[in-house]
Amino acid sequence: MKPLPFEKVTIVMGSRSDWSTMSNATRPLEELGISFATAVVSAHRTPQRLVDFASRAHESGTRVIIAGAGGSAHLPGMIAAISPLPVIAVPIESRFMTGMDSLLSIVQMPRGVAVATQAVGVSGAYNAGLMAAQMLSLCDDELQQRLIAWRERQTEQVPITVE
Ligand SMILES: Nc1c(C(=O)O)ncn1[C@@H]1O[C@H](COP(=O)(O)O)[C@@H](O)[C@H]1O
Repeated sequence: MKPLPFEKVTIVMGSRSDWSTMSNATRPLEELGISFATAVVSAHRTPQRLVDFASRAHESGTRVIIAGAGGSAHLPGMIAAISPLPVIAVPIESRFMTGMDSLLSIVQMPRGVAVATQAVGVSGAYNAGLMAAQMLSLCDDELQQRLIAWRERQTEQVPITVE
């Protein structure tokens, strides 16, 4: 088995089938020059990998975890139950309930275990990457300046006219 990958931001997902959504989390990270790693980790299908990952991440250089899962989406909450790191969650748009099942599974955490849940689907994944960058910028003034410039570019790209 390949070793678990760790980077400043580590993005995990319950299945390879989540990658088409979760790849969007990498876009703001790439644009802002933040290193990230990706892996498939499932609370249901690979429980031991989940425990290994969540218990080692904070000692392995990771500062923020992004976790995407669909359907019965226990992955983000289980990681948050084990790891001291902030966990940003992405509810994957599921086949049968268009992501409502994923959203409710993820968002309704019991008191004492916190998960930062984003919107369902690709925009949620994108914003998860952005949120991770903003968290890292709290202790990195240079990154904060890059974020400010990035936001100004985004604003400039929104045309004022409707045609
Ligand atoms: N929600 C979870 C977990 C988990 O929470 O640990 N592990 C896999 N899955 C989800 O099952 C869905 C279907 O997976 P498959 O496409 O592999 O059948 C995926 O969206 C995955 O996130």
